[in-house]
Amino acid sequence: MKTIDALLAEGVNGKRVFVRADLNVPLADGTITDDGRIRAVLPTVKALAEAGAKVVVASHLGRPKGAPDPAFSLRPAAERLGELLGATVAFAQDTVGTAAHDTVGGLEPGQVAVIENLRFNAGETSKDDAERAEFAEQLAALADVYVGDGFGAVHRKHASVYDLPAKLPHYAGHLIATEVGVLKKLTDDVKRPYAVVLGGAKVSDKLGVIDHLLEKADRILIGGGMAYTFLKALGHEVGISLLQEDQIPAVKEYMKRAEAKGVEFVLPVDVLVSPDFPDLKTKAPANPTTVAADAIPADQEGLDIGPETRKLYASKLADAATVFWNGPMGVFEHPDYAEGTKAVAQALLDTSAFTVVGGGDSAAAVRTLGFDENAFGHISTGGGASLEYLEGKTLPGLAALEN
Ligand SMILES: Nc1ncnc2c1ncn2[C@@H]1O[C@H](COP(=O)(O)OP(=O)(O)O)[C@@H](O)[C@H]1O
Ligand SMILES: O=C(OP(=O)(O)O)[C@H](O)COP(=O)(O)O
Repeated sequence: MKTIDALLAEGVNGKRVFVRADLNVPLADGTITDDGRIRAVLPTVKALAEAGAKVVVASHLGRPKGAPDPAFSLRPAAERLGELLGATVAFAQDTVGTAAHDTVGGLEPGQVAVIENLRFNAGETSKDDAERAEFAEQLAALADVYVGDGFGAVHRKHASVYDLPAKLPHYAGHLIATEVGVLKKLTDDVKRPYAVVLGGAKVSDKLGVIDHLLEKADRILIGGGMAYTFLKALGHEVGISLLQEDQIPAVKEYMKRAEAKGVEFVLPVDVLVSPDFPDLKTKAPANPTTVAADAIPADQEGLDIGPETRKLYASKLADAATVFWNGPMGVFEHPDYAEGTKAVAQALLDTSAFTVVGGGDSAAAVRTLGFDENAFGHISTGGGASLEYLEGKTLPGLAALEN
């Protein structure tokens, strides 16, 4: 993989450099609640701008449906990028249209522009190779060189991640180089006991990784929205909690295999439940009830792990030598459901283990709940991406940079 250092050595003065970043930051009412992913791409953007490149930053934000949707505009991220750079950052109101061409055409060497959300275009995420290639061709018209630095999206076979690099000279940015360097340690020579904590809401995306983890990890702790598919597989009522019904047979098989292999599988013993999802805007008191994990009322939703589970998970992490954690333990954005995530973050800090936290929301949780991000071994900007990397899968966005 050629890195940005090689590109800088070749020289970029006056060249239009397309930086595929992951600026998929959490937003509340249009305000960025955690800018970690924007800060993570600064070294690449700064280095290119200082070397005289015309820097075109592109990213997805959220999951809009292939058409413009103001709720998912990248404008706030562009503004924050400008604040962090201490420079004006131009913003194009479309991705490959007249606005993008005018904005990029107006850049002077050393200046930076952000183009609008890549996923406002159906071609970005299309499963049809020709449709993706056509959109990649439109993106290629905006640049002379490609730098891949959106680590959080390298597991997506999307036009800007996978098809575009094939059309331009391509290099890996500083963030991708750093992320891959750290995660390699967890695949090559992992120190044991190796504990993995999985939670979050992207359950269907992430359940499959357990298949691989059963071969690698000594202990697997399940929380967040992922826990309820396991509790259901054990025959418990899970009420209106997040549930991946079609995965129940697979989950049963994972638990059987874990037992046979001596991998410890740890599930919540108690959870916080409520009939209503909390109001994340007003943060009005949610007054949850604590119930045993096998006694969730039919009309209620599990929204955090309970106090006994917090203690149990801390004890299971205490003697680990390596911990990988992806996915909050509850709806941490509301203070009534943040304790489980806080307890796991604290448990990671209390061990002498090498700790890696992966995922946009997990990293945001650690920072917004007041933990010092530097106290962890590594905070990865990618959740799904780091899990798939650990699985040993070929990641489209890394393969494209290697070719
Ligand atoms: N029990 C739960 N029910 C619903 N959502 C949950 C639950 N636990 C955690 N979440 C949500 O999961 C989201 C993060 O999930 P995910 O995107 O998979 O993590 P990451 O971005 O770290 O990879 C958070 O917004 C959090 O509110
Ligand atoms: O937030 C992301 O992934 P993550 O939640 O697994 O960390 C990435 O920006 C990828 O987004 P996607 O899962 O909508 O493709």
